[in-house]
Amino acid sequence: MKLLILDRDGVINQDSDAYIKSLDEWIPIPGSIEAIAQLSKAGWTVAVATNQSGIARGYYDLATLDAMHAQLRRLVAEQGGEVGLIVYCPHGPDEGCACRKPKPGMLTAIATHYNVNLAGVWFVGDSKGDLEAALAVDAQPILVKTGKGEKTLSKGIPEKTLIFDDLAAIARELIHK
Ligand SMILES: O=P(O)(O)OC[C@@H](O)[C@H]1O[C@@H](OP(=O)(O)O)[C@@H](O)[C@@H](O)[C@@H]1O
Ligand SMILES: [Mg+2]
Ligand SMILES: [Zn+2]
Repeated sequence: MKLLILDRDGVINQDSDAYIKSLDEWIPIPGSIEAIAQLSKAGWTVAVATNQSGIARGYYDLATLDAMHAQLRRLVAEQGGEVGLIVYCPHGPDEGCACRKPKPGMLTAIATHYNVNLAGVWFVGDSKGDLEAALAVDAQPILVKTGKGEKTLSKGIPEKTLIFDDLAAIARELIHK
């Protein structure tokens, strides 16, 4: 199966150092909704793996998080596409969970859900932890320059990382490859 896994904040929607705490703050990056819809219509399964420590920090609740993801699904459906499994880590950095990136727990959960091997599967992120999570399960790390991507790039990234301007550029590459 053609599986693409996306980080959320900084890849699908704008990110903020103050966290994305409400539906109003959840603003799609230009071209990202269309990219997901086009990929979906081209036969790709698009899943999401997102750290959401704002839950543990008390900045927003699960109902708000679910509303953001319902909005994502609605916007993509309006373009004729669909979003696959969305997995999130609600834990804080000090809880020692297995799902918070750079740990690969969310990626392995997605692989188990779809019964696929993650080797070479593209995982698109804007932070170093995203790239490290990909490498931990032999997936292909992909960095976008949106969100924290430019900052991540400036600090140095794993050698095998592929770099794209944004999710729209990734869709163009994968659909027309
Ligand atoms: O990029 P994804 O994984 O979708 O989500 C990132 C968010 O959960 C937040 O992650 C936080 O990191 P800490 O969780 O505080 O280390 C900060 O980087 C915030 O700016 C960011 O909004
Ligand atoms: Mg991110
Ligand atoms: Zn977790």
